Amino acid sequence: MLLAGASGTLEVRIDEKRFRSAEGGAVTAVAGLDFSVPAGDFACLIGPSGCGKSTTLRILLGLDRDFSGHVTLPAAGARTGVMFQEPRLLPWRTVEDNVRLMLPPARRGTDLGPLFAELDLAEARTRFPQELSLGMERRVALARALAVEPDLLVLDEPLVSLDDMTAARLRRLIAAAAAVRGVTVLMVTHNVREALEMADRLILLAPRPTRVIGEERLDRRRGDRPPVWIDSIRADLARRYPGTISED
Ligand SMILES: Nc1ncnc2c1ncn2[C@@H]1O[C@H](COP(=O)(O)OP(=O)(O)OP(=O)(O)O)[C@@H](O)[C@H]1O
Repeated sequence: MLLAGASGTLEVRIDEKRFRSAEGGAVTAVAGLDFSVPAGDFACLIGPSGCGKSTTLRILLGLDRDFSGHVTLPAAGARTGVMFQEPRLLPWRTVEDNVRLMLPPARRGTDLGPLFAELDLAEARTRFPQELSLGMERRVALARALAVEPDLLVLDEPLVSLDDMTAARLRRLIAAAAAVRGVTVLMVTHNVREALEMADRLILLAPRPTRVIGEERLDRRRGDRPPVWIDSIRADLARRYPGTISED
């Protein structure tokens, strides 16, 4: 069940989510998962491969309603911007059209200039997706997610497969865009260092069937988190959550 909250907090409670396996049996992907993200917080969901992260995102996005539990979105009529791992741009549309198509008809004429400038896409507006590098495609996907002026931004592994420099640039753009808008963010990542650089809170997940095994609030200011701090927190988390965070 998807509810609209008044508190501004995203609340996710998935009592159980099962899939039918190829052999006809049942696979329980999620069991007793419960977390909330206060308004304006940047939260990262971290869990081992195959534990149920994408399943959880699909449920909270309303793409899968076959589960027991409930999801309360941050507000009545909350707008959600989504960025998947695959940019999923329409190849026959320009960059600008790909972004504009996300807008409700009444807002289709909005000036998108400031958004393209913010994400360093001004030059790319008239290009087609096949002319873009993967880093640019991801920036267009981010523009599309931000164009709806979301109350909630959901990011599924947005930095995976990018080279270090491109990932670092996109990381900064995402963090800055989230901060300036004060939007609530839920990001799935495998990369604990990335999460430690960007997030206000980490939500640690168990292997399948997944549930929350710990939450960590990161009080150190974003932008003032040197590598040595990130490495020490990461090592501490690996000790405390061995099935979820590896040592290296
Ligand atoms: N449509 C489906 N039918 C059957 N089983 C499924 C289906 N979708 C997911 N599963 C199973 O549910 C479990 C959780 O999958 P999910 O994709 O949510 O994991 P994940 O944590 O996002 O994985 P990864 O980190 O590899 O992206 C897996 O064991 C997967 O095989």
